[in-house]
Amino acid sequence: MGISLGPNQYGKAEVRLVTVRRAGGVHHLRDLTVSSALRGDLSATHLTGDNSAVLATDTQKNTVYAFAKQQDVGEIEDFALRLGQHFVGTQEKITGARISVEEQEWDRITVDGAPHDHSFSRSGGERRTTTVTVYADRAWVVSGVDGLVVLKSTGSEFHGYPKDEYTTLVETDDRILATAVTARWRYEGFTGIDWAKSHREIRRTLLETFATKHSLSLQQTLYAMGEAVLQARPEVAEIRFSLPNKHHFLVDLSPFGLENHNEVFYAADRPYGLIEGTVVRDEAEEPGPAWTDAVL
Ligand SMILES: O=c1[nH]c(=O)c2[nH]c(=O)[nH]c2[nH]1
Repeated sequence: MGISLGPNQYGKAEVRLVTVRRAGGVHHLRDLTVSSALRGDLSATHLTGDNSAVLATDTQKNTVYAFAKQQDVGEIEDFALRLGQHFVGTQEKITGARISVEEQEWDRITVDGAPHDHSFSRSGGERRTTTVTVYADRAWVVSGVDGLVVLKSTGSEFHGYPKDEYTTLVETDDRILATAVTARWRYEGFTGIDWAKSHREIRRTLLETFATKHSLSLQQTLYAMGEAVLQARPEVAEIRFSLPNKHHFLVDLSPFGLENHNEVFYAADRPYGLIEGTVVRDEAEEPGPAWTDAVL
C-alpha cells in the first residue's frame, strides 16, 4: 500500500494588525486581520522534518507588521498582493501564496457635532474581505463582504412550495426578509482595478437590489443581487453568496384575544435557512486557483 503527501499549505492565520497614521493631529485607523498560506514543494518537512524550505509562520507574521510600517497599507487587495508577491518572489521553494485580509471599520466619534481626531467606535459587524492567490507573476483576486446585515419589513413573499405530510409552514404574501450577506466576487485580472470604488459600488448595488427587488424567495433575491452586480461591474467575473435566512416568525397573539397584523415578530436565531449560490458571467475567464486549491 503506497502512502504519499497530498495537497498542503501552511502559514500564519489571523494576524491582528492595527495601524495609526497621523495627518497633523488627525489620526487614521486601520484594523485588519491577515492570514498567509504558502505552497510549494514542502515534502521535505512533512516526510523528514527538514525545514530548509519552511519560512517560519512567525516570520510571515513579522513580514505583515514590517510591510505595514514600510508602506501605507492602502487598499487591502494591494496589501495582499504585495505580501503574496514578496513570499513567492523571495523564497525559492515557495511557488504559491494565498493571502486573506479582513478589514473592520471604525467610525469617528462625534463630539459636539464634530468628528473627533483620535477617538472611534466600532461600526457594526460588517467586514470587507479579500483573498489574493499569487503564483509566479500571476495573481487572482477574490474580494467580498461578510456580515452585511439587511432586513426589509415588506416586499417579500414565500408560497407555492411543495406540501407533504411534514409541512407546517404557512404560505405568506407579506413577510419580513432578513439576512447577513456573505458575498465573494472574483475579479478578471489584478491590475488597473480601483479596488475601493469597486467595493463601494458593489456594496451599493447589493443593498439597492435587496431593497427594491420584490422577493418571492431569498433564492430569487440572491440571483437578482448577483445579476445586478455583474451588469454594473465589468471587472467582476463571478459572485458567490451565502445568505442565512434570518427568520422572523409572527407571534400568535390569539390566546390573548389580540390580532397580529404583521406587527409583532419573534426573531429566531436558529435554526436558519441557508441559501447559497453563484452567479457567473457566461464569457468569464477560468477562475484559476482563485476558487479552487483549498486544502480542506
Ligand atoms: O426564501 C425562502 N426560501 C426557502 O427556501 C425557504 N424555506 C422556508 O422554510 N422559508 C423559505 N424562504
